[in-house]
Amino acid sequence: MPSTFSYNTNPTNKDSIGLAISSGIFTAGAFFIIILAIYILLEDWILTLTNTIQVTVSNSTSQRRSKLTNYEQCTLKTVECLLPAFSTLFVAGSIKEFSTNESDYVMDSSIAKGDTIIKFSMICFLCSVSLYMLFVTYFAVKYSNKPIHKQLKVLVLYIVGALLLIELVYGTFMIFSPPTDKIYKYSWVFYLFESLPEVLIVVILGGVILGEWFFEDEDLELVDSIKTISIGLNNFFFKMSDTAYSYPSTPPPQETPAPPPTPATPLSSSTIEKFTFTERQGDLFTDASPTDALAHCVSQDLRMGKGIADIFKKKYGGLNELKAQQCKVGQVAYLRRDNRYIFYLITKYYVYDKPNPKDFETSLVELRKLCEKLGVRGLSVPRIGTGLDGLSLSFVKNAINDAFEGSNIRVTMFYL
Ligand SMILES: Nc1ncnc2c1ncn2[C@@H]1O[C@H](COP(=O)(O)OP(=O)(O)OC[C@H]2O[C@H](OP(=O)(O)O)[C@H](O)[C@@H]2O)[C@@H](O)[C@H]1O
Repeated sequence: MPSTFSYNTNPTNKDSIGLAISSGIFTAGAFFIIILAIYILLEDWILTLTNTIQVTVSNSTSQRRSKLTNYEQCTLKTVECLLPAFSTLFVAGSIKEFSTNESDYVMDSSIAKGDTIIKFSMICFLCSVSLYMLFVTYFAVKYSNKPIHKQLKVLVLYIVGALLLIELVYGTFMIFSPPTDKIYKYSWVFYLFESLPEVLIVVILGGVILGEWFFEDEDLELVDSIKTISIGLNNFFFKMSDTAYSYPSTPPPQETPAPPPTPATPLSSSTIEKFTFTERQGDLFTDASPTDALAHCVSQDLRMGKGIADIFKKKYGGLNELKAQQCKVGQVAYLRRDNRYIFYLITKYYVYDKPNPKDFETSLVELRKLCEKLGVRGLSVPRIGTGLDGLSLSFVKNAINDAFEGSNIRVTMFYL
């Protein structure tokens, strides 16, 4: 971003007038681009927060909707749409201040007007970035399950905003200070220092937008699926709360399309299956009946970093579908893959936690309810909770018996 020109010294020759005006235009343009970029980044980040997306799962499709209030969205959009106006004002002020060749009196009042316009637009830029910092805090607190100090992305957003604020505060000081002010003695410090925030902002934003290291793949997919309109004026009409994204609940084309779940047909008394619970040595993924549903335990953050959860993640993917279901501890998320249901019992908050036995039991009861709702008759599980989660096998077996007693579901527990 070109260095901020000291707008109180009015150049006299044509070249320096041209330089002053072009510096004003570059400065205004650079501020507009960088501030719009951090707002776009903010908006995309908001969509990846845990509680900003609502999913409604109907029989054939799942819909994702943003849960932001209209007020929140209008505020975000208004700031974004005002940015071009601030830049236009800055350029108009530069031109007004430096391109008059009227009589002294007319020139003085035109310079004063141009100067006022530039000062006003600088204040507007300053307010938009200050608002950005408030937005980051507000959305991080309101729409995320994690404490704000544990959200690395919030730190990145703050750093970007802070660098821009330094830039704008310095520029505002320069614009408001009279030419005799001692700040001009240190302007070389600012010019030197000023390039640092610019370089850092470009590196961070560049890395974030180009390198996309800011968002994980599934976040990008989630944002794209909700944000059906790209950057630009049409962004103005982008209504996150009205945009429902429907994605088929059947698996992507490369997988066998999942037929609708077979409704639980009433079985004749002779064929009603009773609840059975058997243990079998074998590999869950190769030895379980292909028509059995599978179930395992995960944390609410769906990291699935190790153990059998990692195998499930690699084998069935669907992280985005699972995230979109917004399940909490004690609930069960699920996918439909290879004509079977894959259940994810949310037994703890974070990957580094250990499940609370009560939550474990609750998730098993939820699993049973879901099996009955979806007409699942056969369910195969590993020794859930007994490995990384450290629960005792006897507790887990008792919990399964208690949860499924009285059902007509056949439960098989595989062990290696
Ligand atoms: N192919 C296979 N067939 C049959 N049995 C198999 C098998 N592969 C492994 N087993 C056995 O199945 C038991 C449980 O296997 P695990 O220890 O992984 O699961 P768990 O339920 O205790 O723990 C879940 C948390 O682990 C992760 O958390 P992280 O993100 O990694 O930190 C998740 O996210 C959860 O939150 C162990 O006896 C394994 O020997």
